[in-house]
Amino acid sequence: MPAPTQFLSYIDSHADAFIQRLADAVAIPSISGDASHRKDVFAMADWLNSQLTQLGVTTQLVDLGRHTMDGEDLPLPPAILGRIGNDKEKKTVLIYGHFDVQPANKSDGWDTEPFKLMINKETGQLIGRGSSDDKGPILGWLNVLQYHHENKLPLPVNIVFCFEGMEESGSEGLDELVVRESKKGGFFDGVDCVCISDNYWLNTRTPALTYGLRGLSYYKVTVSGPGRDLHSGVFGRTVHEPMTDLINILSTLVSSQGDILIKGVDEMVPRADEEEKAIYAGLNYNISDIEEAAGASIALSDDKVSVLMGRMREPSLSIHGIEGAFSAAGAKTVIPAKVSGKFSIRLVPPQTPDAVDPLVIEHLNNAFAKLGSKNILSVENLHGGKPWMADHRHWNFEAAKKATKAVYGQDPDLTREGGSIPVTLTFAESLGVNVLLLPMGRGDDGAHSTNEKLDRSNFIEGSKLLGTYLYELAAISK
Ligand SMILES: C[C@H](N)C(=O)N[C@@H](Cc1c[nH]cn1)C(=O)O
Ligand SMILES: [Zn+2]
Ligand SMILES: [Zn+2]
Repeated sequence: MPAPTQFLSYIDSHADAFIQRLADAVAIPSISGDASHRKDVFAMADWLNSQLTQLGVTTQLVDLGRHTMDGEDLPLPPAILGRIGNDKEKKTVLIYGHFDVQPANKSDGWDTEPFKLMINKETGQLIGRGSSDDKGPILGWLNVLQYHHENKLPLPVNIVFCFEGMEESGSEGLDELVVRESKKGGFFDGVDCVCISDNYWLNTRTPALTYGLRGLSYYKVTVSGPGRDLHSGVFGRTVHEPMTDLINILSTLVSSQGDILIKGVDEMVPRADEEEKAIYAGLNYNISDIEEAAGASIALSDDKVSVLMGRMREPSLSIHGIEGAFSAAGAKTVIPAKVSGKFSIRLVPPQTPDAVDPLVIEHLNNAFAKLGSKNILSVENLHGGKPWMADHRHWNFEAAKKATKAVYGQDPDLTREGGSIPVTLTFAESLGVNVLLLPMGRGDDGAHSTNEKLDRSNFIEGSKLLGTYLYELAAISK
């Protein structure tokens, strides 16, 4: 059942209003990882809830309790559960998305204010934090709802929504909710399949369907010693310096070629055979795709298969930052008293945080012991999630393939995503149904980076894709 042509033309003719709604969403700086913005994540939940109810969705805000972040006790933002349609003859799809975003400051190197959507009329880019990750895709679903609501038309399937405001900070509290509501009589009982639009095409040309995500284990390693920050002229070469110890430890984690140096971590993953390598070789991808998205010619290899495997089916270790270090302008001659290095490992099957964490902790303790330092080391695991893989031959994927062909006139790439969406595996396991990732944005959108953007055409055609997928879902046999 193709989507009605009126739906497609409605999306085109309302494009400017949809972009204005995206600007309204981007203007709320719903940064989950920054305690000072917690009220904005709540404001974003209210904004989204009000949009959903105006479009005919029955919603409830679920209190997820409290948590501690950076030593501060904070209320968790609510999850929004919604339902539209309850026709026993129709399939029921669960749609997940997140309304929180990564931090962003103009001073990070943005060309424009990150929370003011910049519409570049020449390039068609909609630039702003969350435009691609994940406010644009969430609003894509709202655009689909709006057509049906305004025209008093029933949706082709029943929809259950689950939106959260903590995805960028480990999805705290959500797993318990999903497990509880997936039980008989729960809010998600009766769901036939799940669709998540929260990742990106591999390149800038080819739409994609995604059947895998890497997991994540995020660590904070702290070295402390002096009772306060010290003058390097007075104390240099007289005391053990926390920053020196930390840099030494961090330098033992990963090679410049990307190999993880923690014994047993890379070794857990089986090598790809020739058949698997052929899948990567067949993808529409060039080294220039990653180099253009990264903004420099810095790929780890000239071999496309090796680069794709690095992103999709191998673990990676990235060092993200150092808290407590001197980082301002100028040349302060300080010895910081306490510094915390932050790094994470992206995990692939069969790795799990439970299997990898002990290896990481042992490695850090050994590396620190070798320094012979009198400082103190402590290690925390901030959050984690398991990797996920789905069967891409399932009817849920078939419906999305048909929708992609109808909207974009081409077959989608079948990809595994390098990023993580921790709740994906929880949906798959607790509901026992297929989960599809249906990305809206392109590989060069710069999610988590400066100048994050969503191309206007991806927002508009992507909204058509989400709606068309629902029609194909209704038509396909289970
Ligand atoms: C792929 C998704 N859009 C995303 O960006 N996920 C984040 C999840 C996360 C976990 N800790 C912090 N953020 C990611 O992959 O980094
Ligand atoms: Zn993200
Ligand atoms: Zn996201």
